[in-house]
Amino acid sequence: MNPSELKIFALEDNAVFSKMLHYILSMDDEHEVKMFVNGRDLLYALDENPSVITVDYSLPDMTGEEVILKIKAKLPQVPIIVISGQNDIQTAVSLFKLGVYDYITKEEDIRERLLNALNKIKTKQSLEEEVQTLRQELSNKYEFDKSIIGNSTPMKKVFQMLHKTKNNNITVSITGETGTGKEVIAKAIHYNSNRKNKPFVAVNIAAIPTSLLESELFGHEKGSFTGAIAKRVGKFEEANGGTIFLDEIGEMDINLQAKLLRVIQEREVVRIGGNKIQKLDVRIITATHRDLSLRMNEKLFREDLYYRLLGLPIHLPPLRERENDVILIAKFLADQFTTTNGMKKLTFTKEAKEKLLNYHFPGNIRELKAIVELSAVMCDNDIISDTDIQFSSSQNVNSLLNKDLTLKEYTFEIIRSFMDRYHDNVATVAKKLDIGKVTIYRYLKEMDTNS
Ligand SMILES: Nc1ncnc2c1ncn2[C@@H]1O[C@H](COP(=O)(O)OP(=O)(O)OP(=O)(O)O)[C@@H](O)[C@H]1O
Repeated sequence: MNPSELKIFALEDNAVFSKMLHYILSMDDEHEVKMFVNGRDLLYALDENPSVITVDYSLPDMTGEEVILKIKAKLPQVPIIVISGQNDIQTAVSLFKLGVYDYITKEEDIRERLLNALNKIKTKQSLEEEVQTLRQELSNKYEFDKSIIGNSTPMKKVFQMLHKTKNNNITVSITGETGTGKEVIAKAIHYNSNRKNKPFVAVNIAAIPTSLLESELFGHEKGSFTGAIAKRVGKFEEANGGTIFLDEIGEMDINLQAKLLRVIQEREVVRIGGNKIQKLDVRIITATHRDLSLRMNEKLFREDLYYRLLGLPIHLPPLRERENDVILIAKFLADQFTTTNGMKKLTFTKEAKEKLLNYHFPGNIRELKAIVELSAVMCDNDIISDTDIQFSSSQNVNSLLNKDLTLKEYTFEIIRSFMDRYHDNVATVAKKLDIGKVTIYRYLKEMDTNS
């Protein structure tokens, strides 16, 4: 149903008023209106799924309250507007407590008030539909094999683990270097679970100052501390029914870790300065680029919390260990970039692919993304060649240092790189590195025999 269309059921036993009500409700062509004169007939017709129901409070066969409770039991989401003969505050309050959407009295401005209420309902419904559509789109986008590109042996293991998270609420702990896709994995787990229509709330622990983190996570009541000028709902409450993603959990202050442990154990939260206990039904996913067992040995991470959060551990391999996935992901990222920017599809030359395969990617997929996007802009004729692919020098240094080499092997790498840069001119390389030419020759000979 289009959000501007409404299927309205109106319950009104007074013949004159019923006519008038029908007239008002039908003023908009997009309203389909059905009138009822008693509660029983209306309740029978609920299977037809009305989108709004108006109820006259005094009825011949049952009380307005009885009708409302029965409607609520069957169609809890459908808004009910009560139309009453008298303006009685007490009744209005008790009706709102039952979950009635609006209370309108049979007075002069009834037409305006009724149309106003219907417009508000339409806006709410269209927003709800939009949220549903967006959630559906997200959930399609995060299907495991659509959002996580990869065919390599280590990624196949990751996919196997991901499928194990589908039909349960197990806590998941993701580890992996920066930029390996930990957040993408967390979202994919959420949108492939039965919580997918509920919120996914991500909190980056490292990005929030320690002094604010407690209230960010657990919320606070107004006036609970200096600066708490209004109440705040915490991220755990926000995520209720859904998933909370605690990114960079290894950075959490040890004192706050104790509080987090309590919330996880009790599955309930109390806002700072408050006393109302809020029950929680939240799936927890954590991520870190650190080795938490080392943090534990250094007494920077609580052991009990570590085991609480471990759940199903998923390790994301660095990009350099994902074999040919580098090319698959590069193509995927290039397609994503060209589609978003309305450009033609791009292809990579063989040399460009080789250049990517030989690089170390210290920044992993995030770095690959930046490299691909730059090359997409730099290339001509919709073809990305090796000269369009540029690694920044600081990344090269990091990439060199990230390798596990001996000092001698590092020296070989440096000589090789300088020989390339200065076109095999030994005299220049010796001068640049401030060592003798003989030493360079000796290294070159050694490199030759070692290769
Ligand atoms: N397998 C994948 N296929 C395609 N794109 C991916 C994949 N994994 C990650 N990405 C993309 O790489 C970028 C980095 O991913 P993400 O932010 O999830 O990494 P991260 O490990 O959480 O990083 P950090 O540790 O710095 O928070 C994002 O743009 C994401 O969309």
